[in-house]
Amino acid sequence: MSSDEFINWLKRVPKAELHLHIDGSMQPKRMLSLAKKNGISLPYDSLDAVQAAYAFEDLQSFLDLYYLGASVLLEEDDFFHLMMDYLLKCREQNIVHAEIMIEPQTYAPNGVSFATMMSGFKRAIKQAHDQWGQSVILILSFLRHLSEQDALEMLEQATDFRDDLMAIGLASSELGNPPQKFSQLYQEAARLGFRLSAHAGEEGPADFIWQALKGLDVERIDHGVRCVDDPELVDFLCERQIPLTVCPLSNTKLRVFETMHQHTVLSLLDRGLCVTINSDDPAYFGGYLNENYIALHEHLGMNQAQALRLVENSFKASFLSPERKQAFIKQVHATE
Ligand code: HPA
Ligand SMILES: [Zn+2]
Repeated sequence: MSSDEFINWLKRVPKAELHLHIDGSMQPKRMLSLAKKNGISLPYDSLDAVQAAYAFEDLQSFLDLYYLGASVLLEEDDFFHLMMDYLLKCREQNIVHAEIMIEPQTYAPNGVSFATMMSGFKRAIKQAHDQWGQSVILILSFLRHLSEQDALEMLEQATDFRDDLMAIGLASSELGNPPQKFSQLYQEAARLGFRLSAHAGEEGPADFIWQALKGLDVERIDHGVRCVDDPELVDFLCERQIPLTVCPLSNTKLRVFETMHQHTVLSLLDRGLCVTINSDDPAYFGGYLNENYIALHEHLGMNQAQALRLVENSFKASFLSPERKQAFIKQVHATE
């Protein structure tokens, strides 16, 4: 198979995306038009000015602009459009199943209620499901730079939407905010029947991955790439087949790895870990899911056997039922 044929197959094959922050999918054009509509002033006067600002040094320098961008979201219709823009991208890129992180603590200080946000998101998800069968799971993601008490209050508000939210996650500034800060939150969420995931080992140390696994009892780790610093942890992740949702373009944009050439995701895959490929915040990091796969082919020489395992892992590592996972994996093999 030529490189062009391989890339065409990558684009065509049905895939799942498991690590996507909905606010990180807001394209500059949408952000500027919502800012204008809602009378929010942003320090950008053009699309070029937005693009010029997206040169990040680390996670925090990105998060500052990410929260600024999300401040334009106020009305139900804004949340509908944000979700619909991403779901249309899913259709275009053959992302047949998406597990999407939503972060209500970002909007609450602007007076946006949980119900307003959910109503817009749910309307888009229903439309995409009815029109082309899009499969979506929502993950309630908490902001770790805020207090555990703030998170517990948000979890309480989520009980009205318990059936719409499958899992919880933990995002934002990792350094200085270890997983153990949220042990009560995770205990409470487990009691309520949520599946558990958390960002760990993106900028933070391997020990944060241990804390998330042992202290919070999570079943899936977002990022997790710093596991390579602890061989015992790598063995543990491999033996238990604990999924890592890795985000290559995010990692190079935020300088977790200086170049794509240095990225370790294919070594971890070949070592037998259940790693998956994801876009994290595609509007900020220069590519959606397909561009992440293509970057691995172009910079790390990913072959079709490796890509096939990554795509299978994306379903295997999902929060879908075993039957639905199998049905999707069958569709993957039909494209070989
Ligand atoms: O990569 C990330 N890490 C932590 N928090 C985030 N919120 C959006 N993207 C990220
Ligand atoms: Zn993330």
